[in-house]
Amino acid sequence: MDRPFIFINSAMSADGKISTWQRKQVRISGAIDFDRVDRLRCGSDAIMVGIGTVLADDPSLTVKSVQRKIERKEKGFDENPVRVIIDSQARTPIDADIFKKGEGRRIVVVSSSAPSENVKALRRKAMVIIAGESRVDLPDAMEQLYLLGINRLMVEGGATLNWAMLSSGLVDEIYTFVGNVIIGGQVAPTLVDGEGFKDTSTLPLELISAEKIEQGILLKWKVLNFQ
Ligand SMILES: NC(=O)C1=CN([C@@H]2O[C@H](COP(=O)(O)OP(=O)(O)OC[C@H]3O[C@@H](n4cnc5c(N)ncnc54)[C@H](OP(=O)(O)O)[C@@H]3O)[C@@H](O)[C@H]2O)C=CC1
Ligand SMILES: Nc1nc(O)c(N)c(N[C@@H]2O[C@H](COP(=O)(O)O)[C@@H](O)[C@H]2O)n1
Repeated sequence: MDRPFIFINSAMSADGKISTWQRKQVRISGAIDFDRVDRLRCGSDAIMVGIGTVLADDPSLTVKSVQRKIERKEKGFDENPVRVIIDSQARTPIDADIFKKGEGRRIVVVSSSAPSENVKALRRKAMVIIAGESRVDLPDAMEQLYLLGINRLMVEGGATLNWAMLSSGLVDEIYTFVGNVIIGGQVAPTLVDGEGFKDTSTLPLELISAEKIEQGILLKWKVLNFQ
């Protein structure tokens, strides 16, 4: 199957949480890491999140640096990479910041069971593509994104989408900034949630690098997907 190069980027607390038990966004990293994330966004063809993240955080997923936006324009790209939402039932609010902020294309990936009135409303804001019957079929979605010209895809969470992508063998690398805070909470989302692997199965990783940034550490991992 042809698909883009796919990496996850996430900020997590020292105890592995990516937000609070109420799914409220918290500041985990500082200015230097936010700038690193901005550089990653700028260098990607698309940035993808799950509907859970849209509903919890209402992110814009835009490139923030004016200079980087100019550089993208000079290369003939939109200021922002394509913004992609994985949303089986087309629940994305039509006034979401992803639609309101910044120029560039938006794609909502829905399943064929998404209510048609929701899909119709979203088509006024974004390109809507269909993959899967009751839930978005991620391998199919990745192939469709590739055919639309997306070669480098950045996944910005959340926990459920990270699991689904990793457990489907769709992730090449993971970048985690581990910040100097504890969030705690049994139900607070972690880097990877979902149902977890069966028995003692695990997904092996290879460490690419570990770099201290301010009071945290940036870990880069290669995912050793099973062939
Ligand atoms: N610190 C950080 O770097 C980041 C933190 N976050 C945090 O993560 C949390 C959100 O994570 P979470 O609630 O897990 O939501 P996600 O963003 O992971 O979205 C999950 C949803 O995606 C939809 N989906 C569609 N197809 C699939 C599929 N094949 N497999 C799995 N899911 C699918 C499902 O909804 P449906 O069935 O309706 O389609 C599912 O509930 C927030 O609290 C946010 O603050 C988010 C991003 C970055
Ligand atoms: N890298 C990083 N560090 C933190 O400390 C964070 N809290 C996050 N959060 C995620 O970034 C998204 C916001 O994007 P926009 O600023 O709206 O473009 C959002 O989804 C957060 O969960 N990331």
